[in-house]
Amino acid sequence: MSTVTTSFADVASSNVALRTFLHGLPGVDRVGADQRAAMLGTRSIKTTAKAEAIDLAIRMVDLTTLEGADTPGKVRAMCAKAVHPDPADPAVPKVAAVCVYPDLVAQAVGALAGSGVKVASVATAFPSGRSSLDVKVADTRLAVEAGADEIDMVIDRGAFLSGDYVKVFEEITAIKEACGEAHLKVILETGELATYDNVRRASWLAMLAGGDFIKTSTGKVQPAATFPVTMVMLEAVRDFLAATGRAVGVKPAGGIRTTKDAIKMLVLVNEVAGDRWLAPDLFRLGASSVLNDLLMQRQKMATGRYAGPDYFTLD
Ligand SMILES: O=C[C@H](O)COP(=O)(O)O
Repeated sequence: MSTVTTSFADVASSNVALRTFLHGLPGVDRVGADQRAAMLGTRSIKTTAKAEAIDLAIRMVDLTTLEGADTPGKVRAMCAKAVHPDPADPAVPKVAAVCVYPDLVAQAVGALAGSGVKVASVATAFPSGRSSLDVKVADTRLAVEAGADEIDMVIDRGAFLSGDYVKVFEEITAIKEACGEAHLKVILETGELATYDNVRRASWLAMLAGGDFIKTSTGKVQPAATFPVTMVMLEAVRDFLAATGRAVGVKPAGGIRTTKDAIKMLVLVNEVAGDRWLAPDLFRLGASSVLNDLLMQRQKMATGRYAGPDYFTLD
């Protein structure tokens, strides 16, 4: 990207400087992006590659429950599934993480102790992000002190859309500081950002402010993790690495339900960002219910038949 320089020291000094930088990024051709994402989605892969892709997709899942009705029992059951997705087949890999509300982090930490599965927590007045910075920092600390390894924060979309880029930048840096050792995923809520240009700008803003991952959506707003939006974000992390030397992860989340969609995402990752991102430390699939379909397709490939509908526990 010719307009991107390698020095970002002054970019966040004012709204004018941030606006100049973010609006200087190359524009996204909406029709072209939609067509390219659709074209990449039609790529077929060999059967052996499909089996590997299913296991990789399982290892990338952030198994998620973000409901007002969540209970400690539901979180414990989800954690058991995260560690042993198919109790009858120990060859099935563990998922990357579970993702819960801050008040349920302690339950997840207890249930996952020693398993290697990470605990992620949403924070910062999820999903709207409408509260004071003090409340958002406190929300983050609550999750970190309970043992969360990863924090999924939401950006202030109102501030972003009204051009107050410094406010968004400073919130992200404050939450990053509150995270301590925990990794920070920055949720852009792309379904509210209106244009692909805004998705590209918000991606860069989140990365410049120190986000370890950029994440599409809360799962509470439609459209969520579409292929074109994920593609624009993969282009952003690719270009950010080239400009700064820092690799930032990508997490599409919301509406990913099928093995077909999960594999299409992996094709997109490989084609757009490159195989460095084909690993759970740089790519996640945020989903409440894709795991069962991955397990069913995995079993179909291994045995030639589907398990009965009651075979796998509910996601
Ligand atoms: O972060 C993950 C999302 O909240 C999950 O959304 P989903 O229920 O559409 O899979």
